[in-house]
Amino acid sequence: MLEMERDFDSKLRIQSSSSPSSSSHNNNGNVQRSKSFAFRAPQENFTIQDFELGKIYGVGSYSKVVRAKKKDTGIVYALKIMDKKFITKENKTAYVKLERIVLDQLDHPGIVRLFFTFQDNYSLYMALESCEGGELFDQITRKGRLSEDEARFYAAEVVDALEYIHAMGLIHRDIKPENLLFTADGHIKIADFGSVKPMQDSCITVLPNAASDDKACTFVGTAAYVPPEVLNSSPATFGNDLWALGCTLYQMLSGTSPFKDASEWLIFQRIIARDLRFPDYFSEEARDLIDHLLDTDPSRRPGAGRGGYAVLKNHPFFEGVDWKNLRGETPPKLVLETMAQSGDNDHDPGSPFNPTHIGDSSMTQNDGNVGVLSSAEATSHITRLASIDSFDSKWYWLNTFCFAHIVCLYICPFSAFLNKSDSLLCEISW
Ligand SMILES: Nc1ncnc2c1ncn2[C@@H]1O[C@H](COP(=O)(O)OP(=O)(O)OP(=O)(O)O)[C@@H](O)[C@H]1O
Repeated sequence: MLEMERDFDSKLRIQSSSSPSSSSHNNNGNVQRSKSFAFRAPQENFTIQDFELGKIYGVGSYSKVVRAKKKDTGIVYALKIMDKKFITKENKTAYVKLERIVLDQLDHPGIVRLFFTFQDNYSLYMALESCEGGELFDQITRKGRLSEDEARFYAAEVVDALEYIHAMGLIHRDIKPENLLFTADGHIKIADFGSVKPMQDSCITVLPNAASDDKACTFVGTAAYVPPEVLNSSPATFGNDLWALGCTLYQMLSGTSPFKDASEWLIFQRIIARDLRFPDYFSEEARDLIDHLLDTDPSRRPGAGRGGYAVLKNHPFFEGVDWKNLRGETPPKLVLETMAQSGDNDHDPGSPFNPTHIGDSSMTQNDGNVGVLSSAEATSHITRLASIDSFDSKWYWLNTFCFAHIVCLYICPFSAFLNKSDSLLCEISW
């Protein structure tokens, strides 16, 4: 176990030899930043015992997020817990590091803040701003569908945050209702930067060899929200997020994502064919905006073209939105989770998260499993994982769809994706 820890730490450690703020040119003439710098969110020496653990907020493909109150300060965080062994095995180290370093540099009210990180023998921990209002996905589920006023408010807050993310030269690549979280008072924040891609001219500092898939045909994101050009192996653009925004707005207004179908394969077929049908009750403005956001040409999506975000913000659907004072407005009322909806006690705010799930040496489970929920656990804790819209199987469907794509004679250098794990392991400290 110690050997495993040493190995993992060596992959996370920053290169002490890199000079501050230095930069060099690679073979292509592109600037490769190789700064060593102080993180805004410090690496602390805390342990999991410093926190009082509450309910599980959610389970992702390589993490679980738990409500955690720091015992000495009383401050509540959303603790994103990632199992080192699992991350290493799944070659996700570079993505985890990229999420950490990107979140560290983002500062916007519409983006979940990272406060500090720490680690133990088994797990990495990110202390995130706690979004007590839950996911947009759950609000849509509880309400059936949202009114246009509600959807307009939420979409505007997402547009505002996306404008900032894109201005920073980042593509989020996993915009969807599960990653749009509510503060206790009902404002939206974008979470989960585990699929983020910095563009060449990004003002975000990324260390050499951080997760970069420039050369590979990488499909990241979630099936129902992925744009057609990604399925056709085109490079990622800001338009990816705008397509996902269109899908999310459609889902807010209708209750389901626009290309929903019985399997991921069928979803992909519908996306490629742009098999898009609007319910009768959509207003002309909503229909027009979604229709344009779901343009097959990414550069024609409002927000992506020459006019920039002004085109998107001036769309008639957003008429009346006070873009300068979004966070000062009173948001729509959230529908709270009832005991009946929660389904089990682990979702009850009063019922604490079982600390034996966490991979600290003092908390290892009897069966030796550390840090990662088994599929049975995930199913029982998070029933929404069973539905297609929320079945976040990004790493599963990469394989499924690539196979199908090859059958359809699309060319996909997928092997590059599979082979890149080692070269992705840049060295940053946690
Ligand atoms: N700051 C937060 N406050 C409250 N809940 C959160 C927070 N961050 C994440 N969650 C919950 O935890 C879930 C999983 O988190 P996240 O999406 O970051 O994990 P992941 O492993 O990166 O997942 P994915 O499979 O989407 O990549 C979210 O969908 C959300 O429900």
